[in-house]
Amino acid sequence: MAQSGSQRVLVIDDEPDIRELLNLTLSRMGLDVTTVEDLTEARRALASSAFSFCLTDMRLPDGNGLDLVEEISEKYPDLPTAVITAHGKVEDAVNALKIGAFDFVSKPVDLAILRQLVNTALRLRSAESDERESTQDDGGEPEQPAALDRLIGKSPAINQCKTMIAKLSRSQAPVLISGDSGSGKELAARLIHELGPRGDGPFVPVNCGAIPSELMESEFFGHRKGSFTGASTDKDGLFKAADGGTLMLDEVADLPLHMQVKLLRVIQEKAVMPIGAREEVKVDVRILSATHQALKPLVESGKFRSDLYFRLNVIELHMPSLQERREDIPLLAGHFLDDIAEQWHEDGPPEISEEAMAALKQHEYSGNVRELINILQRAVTMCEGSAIQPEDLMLEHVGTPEAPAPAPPTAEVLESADDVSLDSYMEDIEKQMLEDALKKARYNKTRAAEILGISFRSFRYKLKKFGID
Ligand SMILES: Nc1ncnc2c1ncn2[C@@H]1O[C@H](COP(=O)(O)OP(=O)(O)OP(=O)(O)O)[C@@H](O)[C@H]1O
Repeated sequence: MAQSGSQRVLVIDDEPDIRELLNLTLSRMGLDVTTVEDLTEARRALASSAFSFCLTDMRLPDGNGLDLVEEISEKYPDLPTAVITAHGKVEDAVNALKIGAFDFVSKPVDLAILRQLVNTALRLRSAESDERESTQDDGGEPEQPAALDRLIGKSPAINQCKTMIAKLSRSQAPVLISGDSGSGKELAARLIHELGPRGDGPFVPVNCGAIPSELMESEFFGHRKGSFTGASTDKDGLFKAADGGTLMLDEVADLPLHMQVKLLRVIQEKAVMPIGAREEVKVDVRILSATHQALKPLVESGKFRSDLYFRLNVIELHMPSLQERREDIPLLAGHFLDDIAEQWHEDGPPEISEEAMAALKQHEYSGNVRELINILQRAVTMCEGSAIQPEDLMLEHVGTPEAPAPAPPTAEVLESADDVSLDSYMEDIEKQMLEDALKKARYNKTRAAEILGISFRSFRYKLKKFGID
C-alpha cells in the first residue's frame, strides 16, 4: 500500500543486489528512497536530510549497523529504525530491539513482511507528527498521551511505568510485563498497544493457563476443516485474530513446553502453520507477555525454555504492587468510587471517612488494584450513611464482630469451589441470602432489607450489583 505524500527512507546495505531490491520494493510503496552502502555515508545522509524510516544491515564495511541504531536513538529519537539480521541470529535481533531498534527483519528478506513493517513504522511517524503539530498549536510542551491517565497514580513508581509504556509503544519489541496479581499488567499491555502504531488493530488477550493443553495448538494457530475429529470447519487461531495488532500472552509461565517450542518458531518466522494446513500463514503480530511468577527460576528448573524467555523478555516492564505505592491508594479509591456510582446509576459516590481511608492505606493487598475495587464495591453496598466507615470495608482486621457470619461452607461447596476465589465465593453466598430474604418477604424489598438487618439503600445497591430484579 502506498503511503500518502512522499516520505523519505534511508536504506543501508553493502550488497548492491539487495540495495536494488529494497530500493525497488520501497519505491513501489510510494516512498522516496535513499540507498547507501556504509555507515559513513549513512551518517552523512542523516545529517543532511530528514528521514521517516531507516533500514540497516548489521555487518557493514566500516562497522556494525547496531552502532548506527544506538546513534539514531540518541540523536534522532523519533526516527524508527529497523535492522536486517542474518537468518536465525536471534541474539542480534534481540540486541537490536534492546538498544532501541523499532523492529527487525531477517534474511532473506520476505518482502511482504518488510512492507508491513514499513507501513507500521510510517503510521507511528504520522501519528507523532500529528501530535507534535497539535502541541505546537497549543504552544505547549509535549505532554504524555492522554490515554496514560487511565493508569491512575502519581507515585514515582507509577510515573516511571507511564514513561516506559509511552516509550515501549513506539517499538515493536516483545515486552514481558511482570507484577503481582491485579497490579495492572493487562491495563499496561492495552496502553502499549493503543498508543502504538497498531492501536487501530485488534488487541487479543489470552490467558495461557486457561486453555487445555491439548487444544492449545488449534486455539493459537487455528486448524483446517477435517484435520482432526471435531474440526468441522476451518478455524483461525488467536494469532490470526491478532493480525495487524497485538497478542497478549497472559500467565505465559503456564505455557506447556511443547507449545513453547511452537511459539518460538512462530515468533521467529512471523508465520503460523494451522493444524492440517499445507502452507504457513503470515501473521503480523506484536507479542506482549505477562506473568505474576518470576520466569527466571522456571528457566533454571527447566520448566520454561531459555530461548523463548530470551525472546519474550527483550524488555521487562514491572508493574508495582499497591504496597510499593500506598500513596496512590486515595487517588485510586476516589476514582473507583466515582466509577461504581456511575455504573450503579447512583447520584453520587459516598465519601470515605478518614478512618476508612487509613484502613485502606494500611491493608495488605494480595490482589492489588483488583482487590481494592472489590473492597470498595462491597463497602458501597454495606455503607448505611453518607460516608464509608472502616467496618463497611469488611477487611479482616476491622470486621464487625456483630455482623452476621455467613454459614460455613459445606464440603460439597468447597470441593466444587476449587478454582473459585474467596471474593466470588462470598458473592455467591451474599446473592443467595438476598434471594432468600426476598422470597421470605414475598418480594417486599423494605421487609427483605429488615430481615437482613441492613438499610433499604444498601439492599437496593446489592440487588443492582447482582442484577436481581
Ligand atoms: N493503575 C491503575 N489505574 C486504574 N485501574 C487500574 C490500575 N491498575 C489496575 N487497574 C484495574 O485493576 C483491575 C486489574 O488490573 P489488570 O487486569 O490489568 O491486572 P493484572 O495484573 O493483569 O491481573 P492478573 O494478574 O490477574 O492477570 C482492572 O480492572 C484494571 O483496569
